[in-house]
Amino acid sequence: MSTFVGVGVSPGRVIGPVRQMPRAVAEPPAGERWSDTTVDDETAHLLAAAKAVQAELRGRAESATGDAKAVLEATAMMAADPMLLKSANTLVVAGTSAERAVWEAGAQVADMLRGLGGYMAERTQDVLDVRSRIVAELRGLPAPGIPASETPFVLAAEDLAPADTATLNPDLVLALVTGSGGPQSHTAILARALGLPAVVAVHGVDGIDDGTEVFVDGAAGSVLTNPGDVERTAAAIWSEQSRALGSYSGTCTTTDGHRVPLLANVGSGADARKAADAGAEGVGLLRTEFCFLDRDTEPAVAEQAAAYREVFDAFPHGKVVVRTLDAGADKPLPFLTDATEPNPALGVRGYRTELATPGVLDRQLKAIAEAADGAETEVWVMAPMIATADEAHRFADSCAAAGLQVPGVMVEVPSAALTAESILRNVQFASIGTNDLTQYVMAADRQLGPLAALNDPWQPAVLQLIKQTVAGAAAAHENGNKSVGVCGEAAADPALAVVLVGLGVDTLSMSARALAGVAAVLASVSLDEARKLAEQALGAPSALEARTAVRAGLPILETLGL
Ligand SMILES: C=C(OP(=O)(O)O)C(=O)O
Ligand SMILES: [Mg+2]
Repeated sequence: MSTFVGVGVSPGRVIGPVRQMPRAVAEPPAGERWSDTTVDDETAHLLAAAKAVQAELRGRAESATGDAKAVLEATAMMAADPMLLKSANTLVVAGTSAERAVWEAGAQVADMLRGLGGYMAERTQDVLDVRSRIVAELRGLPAPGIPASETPFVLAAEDLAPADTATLNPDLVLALVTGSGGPQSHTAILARALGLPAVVAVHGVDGIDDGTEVFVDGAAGSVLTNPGDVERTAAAIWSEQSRALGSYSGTCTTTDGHRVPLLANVGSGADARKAADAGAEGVGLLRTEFCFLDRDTEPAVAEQAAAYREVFDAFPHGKVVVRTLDAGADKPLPFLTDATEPNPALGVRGYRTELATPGVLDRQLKAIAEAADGAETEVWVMAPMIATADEAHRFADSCAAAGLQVPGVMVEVPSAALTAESILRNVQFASIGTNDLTQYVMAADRQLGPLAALNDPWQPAVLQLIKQTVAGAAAAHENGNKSVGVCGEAAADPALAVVLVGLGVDTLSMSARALAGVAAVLASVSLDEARKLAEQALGAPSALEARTAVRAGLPILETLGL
């Protein structure tokens, strides 16, 4: 038995065989030519590889559903695209190796699609995916992306990109284990959204052979090979506990009747429908950039309005907080962000893109207003990465010009927490983004595994900034009630959720999977007890001591296996 230690980012204990995600396919060397073969054989080799890729993708599409099916079908079609194969063939006839030929032909087709814009530009990623698959097939290597499997497995990878998520089938993937990534990385957010146990920043994960049985403990942050009886019992208990936790009733109240609206973080209409089914009272964070990842061009107003309307329709009587595009750093959008910035997390991202690319924000606000027109949903709009009261003021003006009544800001830059009072005099609400707030106040890149201990929302500095934001909102109250929510991943940690409520946060927004656990734990304390636990957390000298002290005061966590 060997133990691998990492950072637990999504709780749960499971046992299953490992499947390694193949590494990205390396580019065949420029100028590579075929030799020791004939042009007919090289051409036949190319066509056979393209056919094999198509057959494999078609086979997977047949057994897939929803988004994954659509992605697989589109990619399967691209594998036999006559333009791709014809251009590759022309290069092979001129002496280029089949691998290099399909690589260059793929780039040409991708450029052409990009130039056409709109729907065609969205196919760029499919062509690039297909060319990698054909090259892997020609080299006799496993296909890139999430491995195909008919039986459940523990997915091991260096890291997951947002684009991998469409083909990740949560019925087959038991847990995620990655070599890099931090607690707020995409892998972590995805794992919590899907309710999958996950451990990130695991050193040596790439050395675990395919098929090795492992025990993953997503709370402890450990991965054990060849588990024994103790681990089997722990996994069986976890599976029973998660069944017992059941689902969220739709109302969250402390023992003394203090209501805490629990909302969901979503990135699409499909997510929003799932969140509504899971009992969420509304959407506390619509990550609009998730509707348009992989897009090279700005989506048209009508297209945006249709995407937002789908989300509103999932909550006809609830509230939806739409966040304007948060492009940049971990969420690049080629039509808004500059990929060559030396320091993207501190660069032109979030609301700041309005300075570099004016107009996109106003068109997005127009689309939100169009989508809200005729919907009964209560639509709130907030800007990401607000750092000054002046930015808040300008954003509120832009919202007013678009006819949007409830402007707000995300508090995720320390300066916004420190000046919350003057910022909130300009807008009606704040939503604390603890993922970025932690990264910025601790000066620790949220994507980096080795910095995971710094990147912890239990850090005293983060708790102080949350307290300060709540105090700022209270001080700005004379300009109308200012609601403060938390939509970062901190809200999904049931123990920290109690602290947040104790600090005076009004609403919590999280992935739909976390709702039941957070509601159950909040229902076990009174508001006064939550305040006392918050005091204890604030008084602790370290993240670890804050977490330990609060967890000790919440015995229900152990009972529920949270
Ligand atoms: C909710 C947040 O936004 P994102 O994770 O999308 O940056 C945050 O920063 O906490
Ligand atoms: Mg953020």
